[in-house]
Amino acid sequence: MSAEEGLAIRNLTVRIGERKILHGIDLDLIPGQIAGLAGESGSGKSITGLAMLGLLPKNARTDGEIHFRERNLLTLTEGELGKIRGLQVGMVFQDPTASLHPMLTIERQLTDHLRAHTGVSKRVARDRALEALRKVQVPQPETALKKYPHQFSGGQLQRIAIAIAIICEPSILIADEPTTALDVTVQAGVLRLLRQLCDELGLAVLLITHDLGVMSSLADRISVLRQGEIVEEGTRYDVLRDPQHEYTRALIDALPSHEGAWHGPESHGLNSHGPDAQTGEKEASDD
Ligand SMILES: Nc1ncnc2c1ncn2[C@@H]1O[C@H](COP(=O)(O)OP(=O)(O)OP(=O)(O)O)[C@@H](O)[C@H]1O
Repeated sequence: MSAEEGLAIRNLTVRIGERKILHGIDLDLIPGQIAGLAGESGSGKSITGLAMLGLLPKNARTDGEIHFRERNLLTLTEGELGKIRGLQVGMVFQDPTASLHPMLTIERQLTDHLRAHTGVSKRVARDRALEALRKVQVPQPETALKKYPHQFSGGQLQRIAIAIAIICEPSILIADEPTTALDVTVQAGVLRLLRQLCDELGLAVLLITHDLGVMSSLADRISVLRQGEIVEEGTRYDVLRDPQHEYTRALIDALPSHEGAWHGPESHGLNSHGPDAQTGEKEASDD
C-alpha cells in the first residue's frame, strides 16, 4: 500500500465554550513523513488531533480548514467522519488499554474493527489480522491472536493498538503521546516501529508529544505549539539545533540530557535516522 496524499490544516481555530484553544494554526501531514507537534501540557496538541478526527467536545466550535482527499473535514457530518475515522485515519493514544476491550481476544478486536469498516469475510479478516501483527512485530502472531490484552506487556499492547490503527490501511496516522506511558526500555522499539511503518506504508504521521527527546529521534518536521499558537516550525534539525523562539529553547533546556546545548538524537540513545538500529525482533522480545 502507498498513501497518495496527506492532510493540510489551514488557519484552524477551536473554541470550547468561551475559551479559544487553538488560534488559527497551519500544519501539513505528508505521506512518508512524521510531523511532530510539540508543546507543554495544555498547549492544545491533543485538541489538534481530536479536531482532525471530528472528536472534539460537543460544545467546541471550529473555524478554518482541514483538507483531506479534496474535502474539508470540518464540514463533514458525524456519519461521514465516522467512515474516515479508523479507515482512512488511524489513531494511537497514550494508553493502549483504553483502546482495547479487556474481555475480547486480540483476533476479535482486530477483525471486528476491520470488518466493521470494510466488510471483508472472517477468513480474510483473520489473514489481515495476522499480517498486521507481523507488521508491528508482535512475536508469535498466531498465538497472540488467541490471547487477551492482560496477557501482554505495555509495549506489546501498544504494538497491538498500532496494529488495529493500521489494519484498514489508512493514509494518515495520529499518534498522541504513543510512548509516554511505556517503560523507558521499550520506548525506542515502539518509536522505531512507527518510523518503519511510516516509511514502508507511506503513512503521513502526526506525532503528538510533549517530549522533545522523542521528537528528536523521530520527527521529520517539528511544529512547536504554545498556548494554541504555532510559534516555530521547521525541520527537526533546524528547530532543535537552532531554535528561533525562546519557548522552543526553554523546551530544549528542559530535556533531561540537556547540558547547555542539544547534542543531536544520539544524546537520547537514538540515531539521526530514527530510533537506533536494533532489530525489531530483539525489541519485541524485550517488551
Ligand atoms: N473537553 C474540554 N473542555 C474544555 N476545555 C478543554 C477540553 N479539552 C481540553 N480543554 C482545554 O484545552 C486546552 C488544550 O488541551 P489539550 O488537551 O489539547 O492540551 P495538550 O497540549 O494536549 O496537553 P496534554 O499534554 O496535557 O494533554 C487545555 O487548556 C485544556 O484545559
